[in-house]
Amino acid sequence: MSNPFTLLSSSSQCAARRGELRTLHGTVQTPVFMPVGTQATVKGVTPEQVRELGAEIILGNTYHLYLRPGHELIKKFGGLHRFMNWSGPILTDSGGFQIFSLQQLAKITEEGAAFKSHIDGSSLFLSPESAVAVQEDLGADIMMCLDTCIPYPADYRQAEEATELTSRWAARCRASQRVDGRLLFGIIQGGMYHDLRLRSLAALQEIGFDGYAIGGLSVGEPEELMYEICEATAAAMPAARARYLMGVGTPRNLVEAVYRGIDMFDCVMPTRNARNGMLFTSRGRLVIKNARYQDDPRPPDEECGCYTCRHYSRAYLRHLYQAREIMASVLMTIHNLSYYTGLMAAMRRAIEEDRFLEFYRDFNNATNAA
Ligand SMILES: Cc1ccc(CCc2c3nc[nH]c3cc3c(=O)[nH]c(N)nc23)cc1
Ligand SMILES: [Zn+2]
Repeated sequence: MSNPFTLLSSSSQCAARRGELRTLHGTVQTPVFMPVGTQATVKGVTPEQVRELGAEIILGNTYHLYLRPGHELIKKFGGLHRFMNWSGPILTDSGGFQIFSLQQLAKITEEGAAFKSHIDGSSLFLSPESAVAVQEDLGADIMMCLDTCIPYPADYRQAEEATELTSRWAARCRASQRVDGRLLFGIIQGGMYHDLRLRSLAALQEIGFDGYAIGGLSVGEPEELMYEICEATAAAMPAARARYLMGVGTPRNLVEAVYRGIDMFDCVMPTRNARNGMLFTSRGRLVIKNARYQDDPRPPDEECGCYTCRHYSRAYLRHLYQAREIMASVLMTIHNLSYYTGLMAAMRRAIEEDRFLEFYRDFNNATNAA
């Protein structure tokens, strides 16, 4: 199995690294933020806008697309790339996390996960084999193993049982791959227990994957605990393979995780918060509905070059938001995604120039001062 990840440079000051990940639909520069497109769209923006604001790879979701419109329909239309008119790389999650987080009715057995559709209540089932088959039908460039995401908090025995099941499912995922060229990532579980995290990683490395994800974080645990587990797990992960921290996070989380050696991120925050009128800026967060912006002529972020910041005032965005105009979501999503992709590009440059520690300090000073 050839390694699709190339390590281009490593910081001499910390674990941050610069790399690139080759996929069937193009090469991704890392560290990278991947916008979430759960239902075959990055909510509120077109694929052209997503490309223009600097995103190279987007995420799709097996659980949601399996339920609606169904992976068979998407396959009939030539796969997710054709269906949603996105020609770049797509990573799909396996559905494991969504089954556990979207409903309590899921029943987990050795065979797989039985659950009820949150749309029409019909009974459904995902096994490791069918989760991989659905992702292949969707045409994903990077697929995730079906895993059991351990809730927080969980006792040691519960975490151990779920982690061992995840390892057995991972072997079945790897064995069931049918299509060449697609990448499959293993997902490290283990709850908040370092020994279980290392045991999970060792089991996945024994099977052998194209990249490795840290799962089971950003599930309600304290931020310091997330950093502790991320740091210890990343340090034990193979340096030559891509490292993906699932579901993370705020801008500060991204900087702290890149500092600890993570390459790939996804989070609903930039898109979801935009729709709720919360903007990320180089001076911290900005809640647009606040009356102080009623006649503020400035752009959301005077250091941002995105379409929204080049053409619109905070007063205008506040007006759109208060009037429940669709353009409020569109313009604020463009800005938040531009802020995230801009932050990643700045970190990639800092690592290339071996000055990441200076970047890290400047970022903390700017956002702490806000
Ligand atoms: C479209 C899409 C949405 C969301 C995701 C990531 C969803 C996600 C988590 N989000 C926060 N914490 C998370 C942990 C896990 C996890 O342990 N396993 C899996 N498979 N996914 C996770 C992937 C794709
Ligand atoms: Zn902007």
